[in-house]
Order: sequence, then structure tokens, then C-alpha cells
Amino acid sequence: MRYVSTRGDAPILDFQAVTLAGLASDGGLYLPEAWPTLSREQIAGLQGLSYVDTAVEVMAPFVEGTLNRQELRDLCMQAYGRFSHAAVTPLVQLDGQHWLLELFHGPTLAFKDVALQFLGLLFERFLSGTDKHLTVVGATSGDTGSAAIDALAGRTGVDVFMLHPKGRVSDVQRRQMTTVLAPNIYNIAIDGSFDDAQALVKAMFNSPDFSGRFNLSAVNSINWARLMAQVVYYFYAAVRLGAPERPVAFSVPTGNFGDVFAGYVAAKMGLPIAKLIVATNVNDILHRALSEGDYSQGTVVPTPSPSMDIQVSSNFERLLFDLGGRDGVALSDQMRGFGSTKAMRLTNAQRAGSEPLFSSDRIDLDDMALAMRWASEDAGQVIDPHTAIALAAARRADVGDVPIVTLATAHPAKFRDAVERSTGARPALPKRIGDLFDREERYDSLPGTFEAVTAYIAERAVPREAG
Ligand SMILES: Cc1ncc(COP(=O)(O)O)c(C=O)c1O
Ligand SMILES: N[C@@H](CCOP(=O)(O)O)C(=O)O
Repeated sequence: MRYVSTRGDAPILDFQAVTLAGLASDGGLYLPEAWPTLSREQIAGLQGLSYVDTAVEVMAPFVEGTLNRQELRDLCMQAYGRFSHAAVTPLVQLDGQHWLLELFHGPTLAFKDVALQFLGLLFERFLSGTDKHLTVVGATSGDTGSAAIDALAGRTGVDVFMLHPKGRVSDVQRRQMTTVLAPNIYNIAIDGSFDDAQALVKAMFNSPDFSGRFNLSAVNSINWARLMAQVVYYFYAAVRLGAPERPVAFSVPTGNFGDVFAGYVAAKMGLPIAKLIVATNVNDILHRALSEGDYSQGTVVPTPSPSMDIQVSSNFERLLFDLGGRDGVALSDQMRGFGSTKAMRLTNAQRAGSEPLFSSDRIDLDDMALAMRWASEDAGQVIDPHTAIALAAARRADVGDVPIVTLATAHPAKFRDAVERSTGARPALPKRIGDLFDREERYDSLPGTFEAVTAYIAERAVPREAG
């Protein structure tokens, strides 16, 4: 499989190179040159397979030429062996139409583990036997950070510099990152929002001076391998609910558009998805983009669903590229315009292309709280605020009588205060992080400037010539 950049001006890479590269050298994002497809028979053949075996069937075409099926299977066994549920991502029924897909049974209790446990092993494999040293730079609104840190702490050949917006992640999220004291992990709290942190990460990749000095790599969903691993659970859930005979809708709590783009990939591969419901909190750039064609960056408002407090959604670029006829030159112009004015209109082709598959909704605080209460009182499920946003959108979506799967992206204990405020019950910390508040924390605080952050990293990272 070969990978091309959305901006059309970066080298075409194979799976190994694309995984290690992160962002493309022209500032774009990589995606497969063509979408592989699974036939109806192949999809039907997924029924009854374990999560690991499903993962092999779904991911094999993307890693072709780099990993054989046995190698892929071994990596999946190792990655998903660390999940605390035998089904890895179990489905839970809420009522006659609604289901939760629990994606939070990994080591750090959010859906990010599904991809990052796997990505950590890919890094290890691709670096082994080389003297290459990776400098991972990442931005997190709370969950990517802890999942990446868990996956990479203590590994040789890789350092992780993780930026989070100071005071804008939950205390559990922060401690899951800052209590990991491995020498290759650097947590940095910056003044600003997640968007500021993400912009700094992209600026590091786009600075020839800085990126020329280190082997930079990414763990955010700008890295294609992250999305690829997330495609699997759409197939896993849908076949359990009757695909390919019966279409299924998914409601996805959305910030950086990574998770829902993985759903789009599943649909392109042939999975009969009736609708992808893009659910945002009041930071609603994606809802405005999909419902009105208006992709303009508002000011980020802190909410009880902090991981979705995002107003520049990296992966939306991948969708715009695919819907706009894969024209890298035109997309570069469109993105350059957005870079300078912080606003853009979707083209007619992009709007028309998105309509059959996507719908969107913006959920405010009251509706989020109502969804949490409904889940708890009527369906006996305690859910986190991000999941509640998607469930609220699912319950008022108009998709006919197909089953609707709401992606449950985080364990409620990660957001104990918000859950308690809405439901009156305070979720206990699961055993695996039971002592989180007794652990020592370590992180540095920096202003959110390119100069401050790059100076910090340059002092600590391994230069390219040394590895
Ligand atoms: C718990 C949770 N839900 C939803 C999201 C949104 O996912 P995405 O950024 O892939 O749209 C995130 C973070 O991104 C998250 O951490
Ligand atoms: N919600 C994320 C934000 C980063 O998104 P990513 O999926 O691009 O890594 C987080 O929790 O960090």
C-alpha cells in the first residue's frame, strides 16, 4: 500500500515510512492512495471473529508490503492483550435502537488506547535493529497524551514531548500523564488551548530548521496508523448488529475528526453505514462545517467534555481532500486560505459529497447532562460527558429504524466531577489507577510560544546525527 499527502507535494511513502513520518513534509496528512474494499462475503466472514482476528482482516490491506498477516496478528495479540475486557470493545444495549460501543477498556481508559497500544508496538518494531532515535511531539486535550505515554514509556529509541493545555484537562487525565516518571517522557503544560498546542506541533514539523535537527514523529491522529487501527471497531460492532445485511448508524463524539474519519474509511471499504452522526459540544466548528459549509475557527470555550474543546479539526483536511476529488493543489490553496483568515467555505463538491453519509449536531451542557441522566436512570449505564454528547445526538437523529451505536470514548471515572454534577453519583477510579492520587507528579510549565517549546525540546531531544 502506498500513501499520498493531502497537499500533493510530499513523497509517496509505504506504511512503515508513513508511520514514522507523522505529518507529511508539505504540511499535509497522509492517506492511502486508494481505498481497499472488503466484499459483502468478506464482511459476512467477520461474524464471530475475535477482535484480534477482525483487526487482521481489516488492517491487512493497509500494511501490505510492510507486515505479513502473521506479523500483524502478533502485534494485535500483544496490543489488545492489555485490554481488561475479553471482547476488547464490547457492545452494550441501551434500548431497542441504541447501543454503546465501549472503547475504554485499555490501560488509560479511553478509546485512544485502541490505536496507541498498537502504534507503540509499530514504533518498536520499525526502530529495532536501527540506530534511529525518534522524537515524538504531541498535543493532547487529555486522552491522547496518557495513551501515548503508556504505550511508549520506557521504550528505547524514542522520547515523547507531550503538550497539554494548562488547567484545561481533568485532574485524572493530567495525573495519568504526569505521574509517569520514565526518563523518555516529558510532559509540558502550556498556556493556551489544545488548538494552540496542536498548532505548535504542526509548526515544529513545518519548520525546516527544527524538523531537520530531529527525527520527529507523531502520535496524534495526524499519524495515519492511528486512524487505521480505529477503523477496526466499526467493522467489529457493525457485524455484531447484522452487517452486511443490516446497515448500522454510528454517533461519534468529535473534536479532531479522527475517530469519525475512521468511520468514513470503514464506509469507503464497503461497510454499510447508514449514517455517521458527528456530535460536537459547543465548540462546534465541525457541526457548522457539515450543516452550513462554514468552517471558521471560533474561540475555544472550556467545557465538561474537555477532550473535545477543539476548534481546528486536523483530520477534516483528509475528508475535504477525498471529497474534493483528491486535488492536492486545490486543497493546499483552501488550507492556506484557512491558515491566514481562520475561515473557509466548503466547496459544493465537498458539501454534496458529505451529505449522504454524515449528519451533525451540537450538544449544549443541558442536553449533555440529560443524556447522562437518561443513560444512568433508564438504561443503567454511567457514561462520561464525551459519550453523553454523542448519545444525545444519537437520540435526536433521524436515521430511521437502523441500530445506532454511540461510541463510548472514555471511562466515566476520568471525568468524575462532571459525572457527579449530572447524575449525583461519583464514579470510582478503576483498580488499575486506584492509587493515581498518591503518585508523584512531574511536568514543566511553559508559555505557549514556538520559541519556548522548541528551546525546551532542543535541550533534551536526541539530534538526528546522533540517531
Ligand atoms: C474521550 C474523547 N472523546 C472524543 C474525542 C474526539 O475524538 P476525535 O478527536 O478523534 O474526533 C476525544 C479526543 O479527541 C476524546 O478524548
Ligand atoms: N481529544 C484528543 C485531542 C487530540 O486528538 P488526536 O486524536 O488527534 O490525538 C486528546 O484527548 O488528546
